[in-house]
Amino acid sequence: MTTPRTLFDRIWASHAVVERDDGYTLLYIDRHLMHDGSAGCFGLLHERGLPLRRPDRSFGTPDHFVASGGAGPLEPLRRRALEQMTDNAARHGFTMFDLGDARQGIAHVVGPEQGVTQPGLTMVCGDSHTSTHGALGALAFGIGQSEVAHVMATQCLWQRRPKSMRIRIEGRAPAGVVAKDMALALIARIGAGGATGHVIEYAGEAVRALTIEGRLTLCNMSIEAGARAGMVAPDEITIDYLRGRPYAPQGADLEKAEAHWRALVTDEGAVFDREVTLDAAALAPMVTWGVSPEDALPVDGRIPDPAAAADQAAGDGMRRTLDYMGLTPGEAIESIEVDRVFIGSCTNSRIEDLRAAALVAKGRKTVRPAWVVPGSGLVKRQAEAEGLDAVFREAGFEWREPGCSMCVGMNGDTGRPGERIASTTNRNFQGRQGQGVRTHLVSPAMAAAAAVEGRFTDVRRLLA
Ligand SMILES: CC(C)[C@H](C(=O)O)[C@@H](O)C(=O)O
Ligand code: SF4
Repeated sequence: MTTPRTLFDRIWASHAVVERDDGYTLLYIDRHLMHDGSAGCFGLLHERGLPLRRPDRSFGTPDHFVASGGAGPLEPLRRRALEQMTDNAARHGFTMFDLGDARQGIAHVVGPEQGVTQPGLTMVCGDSHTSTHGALGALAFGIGQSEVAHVMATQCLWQRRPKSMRIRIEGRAPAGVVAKDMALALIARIGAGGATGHVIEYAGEAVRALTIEGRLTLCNMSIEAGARAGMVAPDEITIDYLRGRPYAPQGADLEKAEAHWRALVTDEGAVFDREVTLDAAALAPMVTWGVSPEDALPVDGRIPDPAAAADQAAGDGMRRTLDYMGLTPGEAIESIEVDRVFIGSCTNSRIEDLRAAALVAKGRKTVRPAWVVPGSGLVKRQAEAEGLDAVFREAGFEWREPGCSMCVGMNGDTGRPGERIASTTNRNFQGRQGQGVRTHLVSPAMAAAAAVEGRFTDVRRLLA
């Protein structure tokens, strides 16, 4: 009998070109995604006079530097990065979803949307949130600049084999509890370093019940638990999602691919280095209160007291966090007022995210500045076809252009010092959304609720 294998084992084994004695494996890379930040690595290729090894397996789209307020003037550095990417697409012949093309958007939204992301593939991008693509059963991870250049030149990458971890989310999530809440509750439980060095496979009834969009959110945040990658084994939901997507296999190829995808499972009895189980029924909408994604609480929670911390160092750290965040121990999450709301990012800017936010916004009025930044031009178009833009606009939200925008502010979209932002993004680090800005991570519906109430509000009350 053969040893039971995990989904990860299968993909790793089928892509290993060489295994070295020192623990490194040369992996074949099926897809390389580029954004306007990582495409700068072409410089490293040009220095050596090398061609792009596989333009047909390379895809790019600008996202970090693009203006979200329409065709505003970009300052020279960002403009040059965007122009260079366009030039490199022409010079090397990779597929580029450029500005002005409705397919342009955040790389991690565009890949799945176009069917570039597929089960069983290895995928890399010079971006930490590449873990997102694992939602379709791909092994996808972020890489550094020299690694990007290595992939450009060779279509291969040296990697140490990561450890494996299975996270089962069992039972059914209550109404109003979504993938974002699962991700935050999980990170609160295992810690921001809880999955360091591991590839996570998400399993269990609540994960199976998620749509692809929910799985994308969940896998997106794997990196915030320290994981190398996150993945969900492909199933009928995955196959339905991929059917008809432009870069997915078609016709007879699709039939062959489907048979292959269905075999991408974790065998009964396969052993993981670590297993964690979460009960979905016990979850609530989550809000972060600190400067790490692990600082997350159910919306009915209260700000923790540093005096009750495990030790002196933890207490001191918590005091510094609360000082930065402008919060007091014991304060109820629902009493915290927000200054601004941001709905967007590769975590939560897909059509289902916008629908969930619009459901809350409908017939209400924002009492704070609130932005909606769709993840791609196609998401924007779809939302407009459904009238969601009108719902948002009538409620007072700003309806903006696709890109990373205020998730990281690399395009200049930042909050003001001291501002408190309810944000559907994945990182609440100090200064992430602008110097001195206080970020609270929430789901799209919770963000919309904060926009219309001016404070964190259990969205389940608004939807009741
Ligand atoms: C700019 C980019 C390399 C960075 C990342 O690696 O994730 C960004 O996307 C982020 O989310 O912080
Ligand atoms: S949306 Fe945010 S997290 Fe995602 S790639 Fe852009 S900056 Fe990074």
